Amino acid sequence: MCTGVSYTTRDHYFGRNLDLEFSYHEEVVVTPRNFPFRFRRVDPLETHHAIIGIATIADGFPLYYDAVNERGLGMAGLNFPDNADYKPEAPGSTNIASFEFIPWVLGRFETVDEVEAALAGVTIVDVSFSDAFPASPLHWIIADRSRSITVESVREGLRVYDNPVGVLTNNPTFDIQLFGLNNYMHLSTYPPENHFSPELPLDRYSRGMGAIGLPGDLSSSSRFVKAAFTRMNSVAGESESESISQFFQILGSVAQQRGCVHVGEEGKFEITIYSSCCNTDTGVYYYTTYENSQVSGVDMHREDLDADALVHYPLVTGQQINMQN
Ligand SMILES: C[C@H](CCC(=O)NCCS(=O)(=O)O)[C@H]1CC[C@H]2[C@@H]3[C@H](O)C[C@@H]4C[C@H](O)CC[C@]4(C)[C@H]3C[C@H](O)[C@]12C
Repeated sequence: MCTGVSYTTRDHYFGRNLDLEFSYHEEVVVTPRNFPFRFRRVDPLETHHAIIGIATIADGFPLYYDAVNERGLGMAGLNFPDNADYKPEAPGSTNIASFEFIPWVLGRFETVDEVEAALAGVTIVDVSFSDAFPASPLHWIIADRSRSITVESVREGLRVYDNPVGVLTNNPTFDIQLFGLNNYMHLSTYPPENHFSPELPLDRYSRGMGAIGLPGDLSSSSRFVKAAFTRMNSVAGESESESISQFFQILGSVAQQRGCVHVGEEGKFEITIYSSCCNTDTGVYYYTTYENSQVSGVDMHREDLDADALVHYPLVTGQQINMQN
């Protein structure tokens, strides 16, 4: 399972938890403007916006999991098993493979409005990158500082939803996830009133009781509610430190601890492999990993963004402990 979040303080921040039981050797990858994106079914993008994010590089191509471009647009792919339905090539349509979707969007567009308009002519086609990397069943959150959308290629076609909570997890489809929030409208950050019975002397014996009923399990629908509640009620200062701390706290509210989610095979568990938070205004990509709670960062603007070769940084994964004596 995974969770993606978009959040704006003074700057706009975009990131995700990547929850999985193994790694595909992902790295922080900067794609400069003149790296040629060669697509399978549409014309190449020889020059485009520069991009930073986490990707697996395969045969020289950045297979992005989540990324941000130099214009402040962010996009992440999250698992969407059994619902994602990629199509045969459609004549007259812009036919994009799922693994090309992030570079195609972030390479070309600056705002969610622009992306939304362009999606009317797009088909996500059922093409694998290679035998080693078959097409993954994904759906996507795309966000700028003022709005987010969710894009799902399902049996009925390409669905684009306004995403007013700025959160995406996994199944079920996004319309059902949003509808599910109706069940939680009574949750509050304030202490509860006794509506149960005036005849009972009920006691507010603890802080936080207004949100009793907020799901705490790690299923995707529960994480959606938990992350949406945390994100919608989140209060953060405007500084970079306060903003990224708050962002990682939001993601931490739905992180997965080793041992809590069996994946079927004995002894294998899903964990939050990394959490990311990219300042889309400055192009700095921050992340933590399961065993490294120290925030690491890569600044895209410290690279030559007019170059034509990928730049990649392996994730810093070991715990960094600041001994004080
Ligand atoms: C599985 C990842 C999403 C995390 C998630 O939701 N996990 C839950 C798994 S489960 O439901 O509980 O089984 C997704 C996010 C990005 C995906 C990767 C990116 O799309 C980049 C390439 C794309 C290639 O087509 C497949 C390999 C791949 C390297 C993908 C592997 C995998 O599907 C990733 C890593």
